[in-house]
Amino acid sequence: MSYSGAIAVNNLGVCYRTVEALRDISLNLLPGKVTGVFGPNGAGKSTLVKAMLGLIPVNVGTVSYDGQPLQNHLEKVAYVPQRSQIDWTYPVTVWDVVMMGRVRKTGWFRRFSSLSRHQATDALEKVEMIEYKNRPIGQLSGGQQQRVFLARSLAQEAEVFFFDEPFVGVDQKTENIIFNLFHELADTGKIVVVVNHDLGESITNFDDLILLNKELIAFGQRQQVLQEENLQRAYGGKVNFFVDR
Ligand SMILES: Nc1ncnc2c1ncn2[C@@H]1O[C@H](COP(=O)(O)OP(=O)(O)OP(=O)(O)O)[C@@H](O)[C@H]1O
Repeated sequence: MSYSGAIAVNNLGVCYRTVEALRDISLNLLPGKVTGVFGPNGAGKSTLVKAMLGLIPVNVGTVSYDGQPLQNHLEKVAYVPQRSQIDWTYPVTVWDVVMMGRVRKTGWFRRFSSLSRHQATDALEKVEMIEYKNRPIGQLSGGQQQRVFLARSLAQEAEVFFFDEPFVGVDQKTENIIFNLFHELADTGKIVVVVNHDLGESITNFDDLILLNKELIAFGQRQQVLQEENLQRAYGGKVNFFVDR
């Protein structure tokens, strides 16, 4: 079934050479939800996001947005990869990074409009990083860098947001800022998908969860997914998780 403004993943399967990373994943992501992607190391969480965006080839299956291949709508997608995937020595300022989010709207080699500058300023204010706008990105802390990349995704004015492990190395204050922004985005009808690994209390910030271990263990409303049986199937053995009532 396809829903208006939704992402539909159908029977997705991914292999890296001989390693099967994902098998038969089917789910629908609806606007207005903050969805967490959970599972043990190597479960295929990052692979799922990359495959949905067409950054890696899929062996089988489809990913559509509003009934069309998602890859035909990448201008509507903002993606913040894991910190380790970004070259932090690249000599650009905070402002440059955020303005990169406006390139698709403006076009390469065109001057940025006052609207673009306004959007970038607004995004940096939202993440409380405006006073750092002239700093080289490499000279910020891990949490500050995450906030700048979040600002870039906000400046992009996307409909669908993917974040891969945005809370690695961030303090509680930054985590709160980021979760509040995720909910603001969802409240305005965006799709927000966040790869995460922390099964502690912060998990209550997600509306829906995708629980993976190569295959889809469970998907849906948070409390329904956070059942001991599902967690054992995903993580094996005894697993400590926040009891969500
Ligand atoms: N480029 C690659 N080439 C070969 N195998 C890969 C590649 N990327 C990932 N894999 C393998 O695919 C599987 C899924 O990896 P993936 O990074 O998607 O897991 P993950 O759930 O995001 O893990 P983590 O929590 O450790 O970040 C793992 O077995 C991994 O070793």
